[in-house]
Amino acid sequence: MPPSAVHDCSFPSTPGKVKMERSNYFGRVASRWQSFGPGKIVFWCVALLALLVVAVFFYATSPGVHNSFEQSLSLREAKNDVVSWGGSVWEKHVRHSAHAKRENGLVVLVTGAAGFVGTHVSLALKKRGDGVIGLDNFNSYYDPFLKRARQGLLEKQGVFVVEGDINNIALLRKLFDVITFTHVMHLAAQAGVRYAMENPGSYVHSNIAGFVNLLEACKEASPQPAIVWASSSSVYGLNSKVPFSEIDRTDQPASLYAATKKAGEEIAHTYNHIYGLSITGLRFFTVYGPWGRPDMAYFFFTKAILQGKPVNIYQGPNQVDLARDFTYIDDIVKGCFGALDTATPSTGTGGKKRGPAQLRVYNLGNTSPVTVPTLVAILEKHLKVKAKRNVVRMPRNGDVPFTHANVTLARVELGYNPTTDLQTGLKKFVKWYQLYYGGGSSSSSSSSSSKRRLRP
Ligand SMILES: O=C(O)[C@H]1O[C@H](OP(=O)(O)OP(=O)(O)OC[C@H]2O[C@@H](n3ccc(=O)[nH]c3=O)[C@H](O)[C@@H]2O)[C@H](O)[C@@H](O)[C@@H]1O
Repeated sequence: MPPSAVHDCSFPSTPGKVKMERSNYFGRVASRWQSFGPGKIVFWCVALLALLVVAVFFYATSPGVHNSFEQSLSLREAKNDVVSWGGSVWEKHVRHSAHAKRENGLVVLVTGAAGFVGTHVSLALKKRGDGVIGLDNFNSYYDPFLKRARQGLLEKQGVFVVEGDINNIALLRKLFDVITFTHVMHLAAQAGVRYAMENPGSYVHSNIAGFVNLLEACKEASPQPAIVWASSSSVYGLNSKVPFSEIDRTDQPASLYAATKKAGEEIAHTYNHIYGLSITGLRFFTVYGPWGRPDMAYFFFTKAILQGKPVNIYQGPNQVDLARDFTYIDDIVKGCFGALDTATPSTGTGGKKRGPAQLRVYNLGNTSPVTVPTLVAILEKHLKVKAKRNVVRMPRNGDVPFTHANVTLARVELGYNPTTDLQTGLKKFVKWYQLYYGGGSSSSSSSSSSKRRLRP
C-alpha cells in the first residue's frame, strides 16, 4: 500500500505537522506510525503504564529493597553516631563511668540520662557508688541547652553520657559488649501528652520501636540485665475509679502517648515471657522539680507568670477543675532505687529463657492530688508575682481530668514513701528556676541563660 493511501485512510489529518515525502527513511518511519491508529496508540500507552506500575509495585515490596533501605538507614545512623561513639578513648570513658565504687554496686545503663528524671537518677546512683553510663539522643523536643547543662552536671560527677539513639542497635550492642550491665534504667521516651497530636511518629519511634530495640539488645546480652522502665499514670486514661491502683483497667487511653506507654507494658510482658527478662514498669504521676521539663505546665506557667503573660488554666466539663497527683522528683528517685534494688536477675542467656523471671508494675505517685488553680496559687506565692489567669475549656487533646495514685503496692514491695508535698516541692523548683534563668523575665529557652550551671 503506498504511504499516501495509508495517510488517506488512517492518519489524522494534520498535514502541516507531518511531511511524508521528505526522504525514504522518514517515509518508512512515518508509514510505521501510520499503521498505528489512535486506538492502538492509546492501547500501548496504557499497557506500558500498567507495566510500569507492576514493576514499581514489585520493587517496592521486594524484601531485598527494604533490607538495603534499612541497611542504608542504619549505615547513615551509624555514620552520624561514629562521630560521637566508638574508639579506644570512648571505650575508656565508658569503662571508667561504669565502674562501681562500692562493693556489689550496680552497673546501670541509664537511657534518657540527660532528661529530667534520667539526670536525677544517674546522679543519685553515682553518689551511692554504683557504676553508671548514660545514653541520650539530645533531641530538640525541648530546649537542648537545658539537656546539655544537665550533661555538664553529670560529667562533673563522673557520669559519661553516650550520645546516641535507643533505636541504634549497633551502638547498644557495642555498649553491651564493652560493659556487663546488671541493670538498665530505661527513661528515654517521647514524653508529653498533648504533643502526640502534633508529632505522633515520634511516640512510635521512641516509645515503641526504641523500646523493642533496647529489649532486643538486653535479651541478647549474657548475662541479661534486669530492666526498670518508665511507664506512665496516663495508662489509666479515662478511668473514674480513684485512687488508681495497678489492678485497675488500662484499656482506655486518652492520648497516643498513653497508648504507647500501655503498648510498652504489653511488650514488656512478651519479652519477659519469651526471653526471661526481669522487667519492672513504673507508672510515674506528673513528676516535677528542679531541672524539670519546660514542656510541663508548672514549668511554663512559672515562665509566663514571671514575664507577666497569661496562663491558660484548663477546666473540665461543668467547670470542674483539673487535678494532678504531682510527684516530687526526689520521691521518684527513691522509687526508682526501690525498683532497682528489689529487681531479681533476668533468667535468660544468649537470647534463650532459662526459667520464669520477674514482671512487675508499680504506681509512683504522691497520693494527694492538687487542682491546677491551686498549682498556680502556689507558684504565685513562691514567685511573689500575681498570675494573669485565663480559664479555658480543656481542649480535646489527650488530657485526662484527674490523676490519683494508690501506692500501697510500691510501699510494701519497694519501700516507697513519698514525703514532699507540692508546696515544698515547688518552692525548691522556683529556687532552682530563678538561679538557673536568673529570675525576672528571662526566657526558659534562651541559649545564653540556659548555659548557667548549677547544682541540682
Ligand atoms: O503523669 C504522667 O503520666 C504524665 O505527666 C505529665 O502530663 P500531665 O499530667 O498532663 O502534666 P502537664 O502537662 O504538666 O499538665 C498538668 C496539668 O495542667 C493542665 N494544663 C496544662 C497546660 C496548660 O496550658 N494548661 C493547663 O491547665 C493539664 O490539663 C493538667 O491537668 C507529663 O507531661 C507526661 O509526660 C507524663 O507521663
